[in-house]
Amino acid sequence: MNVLHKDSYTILAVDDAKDSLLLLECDLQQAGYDVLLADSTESAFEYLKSTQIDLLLLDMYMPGQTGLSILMKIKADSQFDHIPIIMMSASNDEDQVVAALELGANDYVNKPYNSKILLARLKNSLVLMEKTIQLEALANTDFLTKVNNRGSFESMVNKAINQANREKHALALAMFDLDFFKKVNDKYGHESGDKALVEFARILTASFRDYDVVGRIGGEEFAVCMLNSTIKEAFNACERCRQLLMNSAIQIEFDGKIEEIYITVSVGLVSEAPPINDYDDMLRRADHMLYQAKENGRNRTYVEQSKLADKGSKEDMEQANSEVSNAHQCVFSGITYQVGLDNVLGDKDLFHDILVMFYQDHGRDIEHIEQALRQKDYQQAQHLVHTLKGVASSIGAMELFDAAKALDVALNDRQESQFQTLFIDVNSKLTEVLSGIQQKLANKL
Ligand SMILES: Nc1nc2c(ncn2[C@@H]2O[C@H](COP(=O)(O)OP(=O)(O)OP(=O)(O)O)[C@@H](O)[C@H]2O)c(=O)[nH]1
Repeated sequence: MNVLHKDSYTILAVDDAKDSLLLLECDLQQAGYDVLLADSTESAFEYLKSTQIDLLLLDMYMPGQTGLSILMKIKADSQFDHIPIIMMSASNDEDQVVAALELGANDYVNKPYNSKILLARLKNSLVLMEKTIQLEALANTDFLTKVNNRGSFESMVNKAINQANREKHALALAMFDLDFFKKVNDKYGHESGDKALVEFARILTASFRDYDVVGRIGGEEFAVCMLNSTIKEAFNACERCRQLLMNSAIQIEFDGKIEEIYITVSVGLVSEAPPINDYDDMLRRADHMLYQAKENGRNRTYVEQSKLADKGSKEDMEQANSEVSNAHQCVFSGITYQVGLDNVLGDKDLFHDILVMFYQDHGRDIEHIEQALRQKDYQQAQHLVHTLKGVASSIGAMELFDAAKALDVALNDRQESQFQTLFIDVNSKLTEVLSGIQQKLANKL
């Protein structure tokens, strides 16, 4: 059975004979359709441009232009070429009918028409159009993350390149690759890895404008094409996405419990002003920048300097690259500097003071936790571990955070058999963080 999905459909009927139009309007409205009437080519195109039309009933013979030439014009315009068209004519000129069908008309109905047959054919055309749209969406969409798949991304970027060359505006292309993603799969399983990919695609889509093109171009590789953006705007959008991901807890099920994990992404960004070469060239260059972002420590955006679309921003971008590098060079033993810095809104002095306080306040935590465990004072042990967990997260010591969290949970559930192993893990992570802070404070960070 043919089923339609929308609540209402808009049919545009085009005929120079006003009485035919009124008859059509009456029959179509009775069948529940919204109807628009056009008695000239001009008004037909006005409706096409201004209104969402679901199907066109087009008279074969119109003064000035034949129905066939209007049909050709509509089919040549990609914004209308998905609209099903049913030709109508009082003449039985077989050649004209064949020509209309060959030009892309979906069906043909003789005038005077039988309203039951017209409505049945019209419904068939609408159902076919909906199925075609669904199939196209399926063929173009990545099944897991629902963003464009590689093929669809490439064809949309090629269209964007043509548009940018025509309208003389720049285009930016960014490649995103999740960091150490294999570890996520290895530790939590492929299904959790899939969940993380879906979450990243959501964050990625939310970080860019509706008309930017987002795609999944490989397993854990994504790309975004930004139309008419300055390099600075493009860079800011990539950074917004990178930081949002870094600070987003992704909930996954592991060992029958809900765990929160954090992942990061590296980004390679290029931009180009017209004439833009081609998609493959831009993608290759973005991939090269991505490789550099990975090589220089991951979780950062690297911008290609040599071909910047807006030369005025060259200095901005050089500075951005070096700021990113400087910040990340300070990823030291167990602390992701940028995470800690972001937690104090980039205030480096404040972050420095917080590290000093951490060192003073938690330097003897291991001793105290060990003592509480030995004395089976689990309340005190949990208090210490819980506090350590919170502070570890605020300074960006994420591995220490994970270790303290695991011991906190075990203490809460009084799972004594796990205390020893989890305590050893907290001990090693905290020792690493403390010695890292000690060294960095000696070097004045
Ligand atoms: N869960 C899941 N994993 C995928 C999918 N596609 C690719 N991967 C995994 O992504 C991981 C990519 O690993 P690598 O290429 O070694 O890179 P990485 O571990 O992310 O390390 P770097 O890129 O160097 O930071 C592999 O474990 C793939 O199995 C997918 O659709 N689902």
